[in-house]
Amino acid sequence: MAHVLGQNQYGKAENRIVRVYRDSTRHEIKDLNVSVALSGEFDDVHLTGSNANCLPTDTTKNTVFAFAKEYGIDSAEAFGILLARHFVDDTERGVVHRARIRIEEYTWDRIRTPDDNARFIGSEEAGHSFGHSFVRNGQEVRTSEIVYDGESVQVISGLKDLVVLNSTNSEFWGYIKDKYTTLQEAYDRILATQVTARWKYGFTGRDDEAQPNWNRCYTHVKRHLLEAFAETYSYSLQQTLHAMGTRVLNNRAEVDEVRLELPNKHHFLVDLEPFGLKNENEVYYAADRMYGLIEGTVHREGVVPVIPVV
Ligand SMILES: O=c1[nH]c(=O)c2[nH]c(=O)[nH]c2[nH]1
Repeated sequence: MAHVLGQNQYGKAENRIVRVYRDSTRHEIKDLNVSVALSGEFDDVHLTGSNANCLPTDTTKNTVFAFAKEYGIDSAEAFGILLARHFVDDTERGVVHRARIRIEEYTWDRIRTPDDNARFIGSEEAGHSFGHSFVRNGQEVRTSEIVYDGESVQVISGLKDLVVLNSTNSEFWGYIKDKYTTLQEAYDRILATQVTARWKYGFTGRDDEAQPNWNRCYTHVKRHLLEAFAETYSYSLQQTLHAMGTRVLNNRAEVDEVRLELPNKHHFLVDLEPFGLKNENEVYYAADRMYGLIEGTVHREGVVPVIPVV
């Protein structure tokens, strides 16, 4: 029986890179986790043991770090595009046909001075902060995936681990009931989820097309996701998912597809009757598993969705 070598790719994964900008006493930092995957003319490497076409994973790692110095990191997306184009366009004899760069970005806030902490604690107001001291922002991880095949670039940005909760304005009732149904209908429940979102840009990088303002767009997409979650009076998490995706498409022309994964972080009312207490939707048990998992894509009409369903 003959066997066939199918799709293959390789590169250094999870290059943890911190780039400090020390041009003034007010430093800036970028904290990334960059994974490189190259595919192309690598049959011989797998089949014959010849490494003539193999760009070592070690070199891909070095390139990531060197590019951080040479070009800086304005955004994960722009950095990923630079790397992907380099591997495909500049590698000897054109043996790399496709490069996929995945990046996770961890954001850091500035630590405020004692004076400002006293004045601004608990407020979002900008104040004085140390120029060189940071506290990691625990809200969410920013993600991006850049693929370049020698002709066009595809950019899918996203976020994960963004935990949100509505303490009211959520109902769930009118669902199918069969002999296994025990769920009580809910007319005022907690709705909580940990958002994983990915969105695809229309950008292709062909004909010197200008790049969107990746950082600005990220900030706005996150804002729209949060606002839609907060403003939607929800009859199901599915309905909230649709509202979140729609809100992004309605407000960001650069984006043509949004995919969301929303675990339903169940909050169960605790029975306080044994203690002679009435629970008027005030005391919940926050279960961490099992959980409902609601997933879906919202895309513009005529756009063929490409964000993988995983
Ligand atoms: O928003 C919800 N969608 C469901 O499909 C579902 N199923 C369930 O048990 N609870 C919920 N909640």
